[in-house]
Amino acid sequence: MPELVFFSGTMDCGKSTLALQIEHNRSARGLQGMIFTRDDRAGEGKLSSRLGLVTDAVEAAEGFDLYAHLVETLSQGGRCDYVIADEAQFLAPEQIDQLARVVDDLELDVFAFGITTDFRSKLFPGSQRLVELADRIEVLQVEALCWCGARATHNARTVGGRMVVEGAQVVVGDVDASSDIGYEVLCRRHHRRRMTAASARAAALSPDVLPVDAGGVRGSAV
Ligand SMILES: Nc1ncnc2c1ncn2[C@@H]1O[C@H](COP(=O)(O)OP(=O)(O)O)[C@@H](O)[C@H]1O
Ligand SMILES: Cc1cn([C@H]2C[C@H](O)[C@@H](COP(=O)(O)O)O2)c(=O)[nH]c1=O
Repeated sequence: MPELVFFSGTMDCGKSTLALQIEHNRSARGLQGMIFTRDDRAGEGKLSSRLGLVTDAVEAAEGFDLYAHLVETLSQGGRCDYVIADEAQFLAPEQIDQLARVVDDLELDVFAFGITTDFRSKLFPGSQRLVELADRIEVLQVEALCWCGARATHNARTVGGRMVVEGAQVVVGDVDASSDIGYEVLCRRHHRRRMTAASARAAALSPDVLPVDAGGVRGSAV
């Protein structure tokens, strides 16, 4: 029975890597996939992983009909055995409905990958629709970690290392510290307290802060 599967997790937990692995394993067995993406960091029409792998993909921009694209491909004699959609949080709810229709009417497996919540811990509309429609939701098993060592469950947007809570929902970016506007994955506790690695470091160095005992950051009051 074909399925719509939503592989979800924070940024940097290996979603695109898994998408590329699924693609590799299936194409190695002679299957032909259709790969969609939207606003990948590597540029238009690319699906990229931080492990360095990248593949071409169809850019599912605003207004693009994923179901119609597949029907047209098939009606022109093209082949498609399964569908991958990366950065699915950026898709509009109606585009997620189109993916569900691909499963139900074209009887193809659809593997969608995306973050569930934005920097304010609010659902992206595309992710909300996936939660509503998916046959299965899989949370990635490789844990991204907060600076404190706990499992990271939330995405923070940072400006100069400080977490911000104002701004557009969509700003393409990365978790490396090289750009002024970036992202950092945090546990809920530190997301709620807006405590990034940089602000925790600054607080630890501040003379206003009482010394932390030998228990380290996990045992501290942050
Ligand atoms: N230099 C590295 N060596 C080993 N693993 C790495 C390296 N850089 C990144 N990774 C792995 O890649 C993961 C990010 O993969 P990616 O598919 O780009 O994530 P996502 O699509 O979820 O944002 C990291 O969580 C880490 O496990
Ligand atoms: C939290 C958050 C993220 N984004 C962007 C940043 C990246 O370009 C992608 C996530 O990609 P990844 O492969 O999962 O790392 O989403 C955004 O636009 N808005 C946000 O709130």
